[in-house]
Amino acid sequence: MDNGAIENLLQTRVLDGKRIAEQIQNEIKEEICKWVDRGHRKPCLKAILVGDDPASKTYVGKKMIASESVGVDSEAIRLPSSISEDDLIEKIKQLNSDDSVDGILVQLPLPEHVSERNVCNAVDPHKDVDGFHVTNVGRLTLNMDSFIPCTALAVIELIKRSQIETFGKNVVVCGRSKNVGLPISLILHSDARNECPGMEATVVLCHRHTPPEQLEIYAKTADIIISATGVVGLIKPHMVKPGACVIDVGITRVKTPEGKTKLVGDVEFEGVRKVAGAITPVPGGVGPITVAMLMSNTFKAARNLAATKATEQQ
Ligand SMILES: Nc1nc(=O)c2c([nH]1)NC[C@@H]1CN(c3ccc(C(=O)N[C@@H](CCC(=O)O)C(=O)O)cc3)C=[N+]21
Repeated sequence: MDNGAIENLLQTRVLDGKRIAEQIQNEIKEEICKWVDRGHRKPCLKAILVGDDPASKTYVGKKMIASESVGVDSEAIRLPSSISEDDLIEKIKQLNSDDSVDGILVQLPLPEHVSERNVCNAVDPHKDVDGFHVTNVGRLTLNMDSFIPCTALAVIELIKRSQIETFGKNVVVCGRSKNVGLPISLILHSDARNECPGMEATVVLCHRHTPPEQLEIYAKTADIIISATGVVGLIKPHMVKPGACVIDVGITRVKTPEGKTKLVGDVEFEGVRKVAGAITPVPGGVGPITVAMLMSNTFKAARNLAATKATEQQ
C-alpha cells in the first residue's frame, strides 16, 4: 500500500451505529423518566406481527428489548398468516380506540392476500409511529410536522450526529422504496421548516431502471451516497468520490461457506472504506439507529396524545 492509501485509511471514519443508537436511547430513557416523574404513564407501543417470518421476528424482538431499556411499555401481538385483511384491520381499530395505547406498528412484509396500503391506512395517523399512513406521507412531502419512517429518521440522525455537512451538497440515494429511499430523498432535499432546519441537499434518486453506467456517473459526483436496495455489492470503490460519506441501508442475509448466515449490505465495505471519508458498516450501522428512532416516535406519540387529551378536558 502506498502512503496516500495509508493516509486515507487513517482518515476514514467508520460510523458506529450501535454507539449512536445507545446514545439516543439513553437520552430518550432520561426524558421518559422525567415524563413519568411528572405523573404520566409510560409510553405504550403495540407491535403487530403477522405470521412467522424469522427476520420479522428478530426485528420485533429488537424493538421489544429497546422498549424495555428506555421505559416504553410494549407488547408484540402475534397473529396467524391466515388472518384476513378485515380481521387485521379490526384488530388495529381496537388499538386505535384504546386510550392506553400510544404507538401502533404493523411489521412488514404482510402475507400476499393482505393489502399493505389498506393496513397502513387503518392505523390512526396520531399513533402511526412507523409513519406509513397516507396522511403522514403527505405531510412529510409538504414539509409539515409528521411521523417520519424510522429508517429515514435513522439516516438523518446518523448524518447529524456525525456532523456530515448536507447544505448544498450532492446526494445520491439508491432505491425508491416508499418506506426508505423515498422518505430519505424527501428529507435530504428539504428546506428549513419551523421546528427543524432543512437538509438543503441536491438529491438524485436512482432505482432499478437507472442504467448502471449512469449510476456510476451520479455516484462519482456525490458527497453522500445512501444505498437502500438489497443489491449486494452494488456500490463499488471506483464509483465513490474520495472523501465521500457512504451510508449503507441494505441488509441481506447470505450463507457463508461454513453454512452460517451473515448480514451484508449494498456496499463493498472493504474496498469502499479505502476511498470514502466516512462509511457505515452492516451490521452495526443504520439498523440499530432505526430501532432507537422508533422509541423516539413512540415517545412523541405519547406526548402528542397526552396534550390532545389535556385540551379536550379544558
Ligand atoms: N412496519 C415495519 N417497521 C419497520 O421499521 C421495519 C419493518 N416493518 N420491516 C423490516 C424493516 C427492517 N427494520 C430493521 C430494524 C432493525 C434492524 C437492526 O437492528 N439491525 C441490526 C442487526 C439485525 C440482526 O442481527 O438481524 C444491524 O444492522 O446491526 C435492521 C432493520 C425495521 N423494519
